[in-house]
Amino acid sequence: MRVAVIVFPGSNADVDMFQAVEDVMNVQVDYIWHSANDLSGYDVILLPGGFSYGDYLRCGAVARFSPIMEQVTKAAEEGKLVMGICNGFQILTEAGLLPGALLRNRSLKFRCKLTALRVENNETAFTRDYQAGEVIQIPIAHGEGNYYCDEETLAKLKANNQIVFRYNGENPNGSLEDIAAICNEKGNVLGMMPHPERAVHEWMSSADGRRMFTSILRTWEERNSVKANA
Ligand SMILES: NC(=O)CC[C@H](N)C(=O)O
Repeated sequence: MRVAVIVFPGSNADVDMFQAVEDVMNVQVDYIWHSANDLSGYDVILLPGGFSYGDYLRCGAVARFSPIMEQVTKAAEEGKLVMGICNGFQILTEAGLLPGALLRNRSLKFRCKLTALRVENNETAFTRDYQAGEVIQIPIAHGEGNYYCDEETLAKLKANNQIVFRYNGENPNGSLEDIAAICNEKGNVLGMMPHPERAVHEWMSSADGRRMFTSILRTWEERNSVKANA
């Protein structure tokens, strides 16, 4: 299994993501610069947090035109697992791979703290190692994490069980219905504002993010053994 961590000009959580993959999944992981145009050798594509292109225009609005995004779209269409964290989530919505948008935090302040999340959907490739309804601790660090979508989109998200995590208790950014993470209809693309890669060891205040990486690994192993046995 090979994992790609996409690096945009201004990414800053790429190293954390790389390290989390190495520590928890123990698989091959490479940094891929945003101007690359081939992801065919990768099984899992991770878009890390940061301030791509200085957050100019809107967070992610410029990065979504990076050459690599055509390959990320192709990978998503092929059913590969694609996960965007924080700025990665913003880029995925800007690219149209996930519905809705991330607006300025309602407080208009950058928020950096540990948040409580409730697991709404533990049947995704990214969350299967959690219990439904479980409350976990994952840190946030963003100024534009206020998830918004129109009513029709929200109804669809609910009908398809695409809301994956909600903030539990305090909503740190004003997001619609406390949404912290969503996936696409097929369930192979996930975006979330909190940073699971910054919660993979007890010394980080929480190790609750580990199970996102173990979930991805288990999903891939199962898919692969199905292929091998076919
Ligand atoms: N940590 C991040 O990825 C930050 C995302 C974005 N730059 C924001 O402030 O909302």
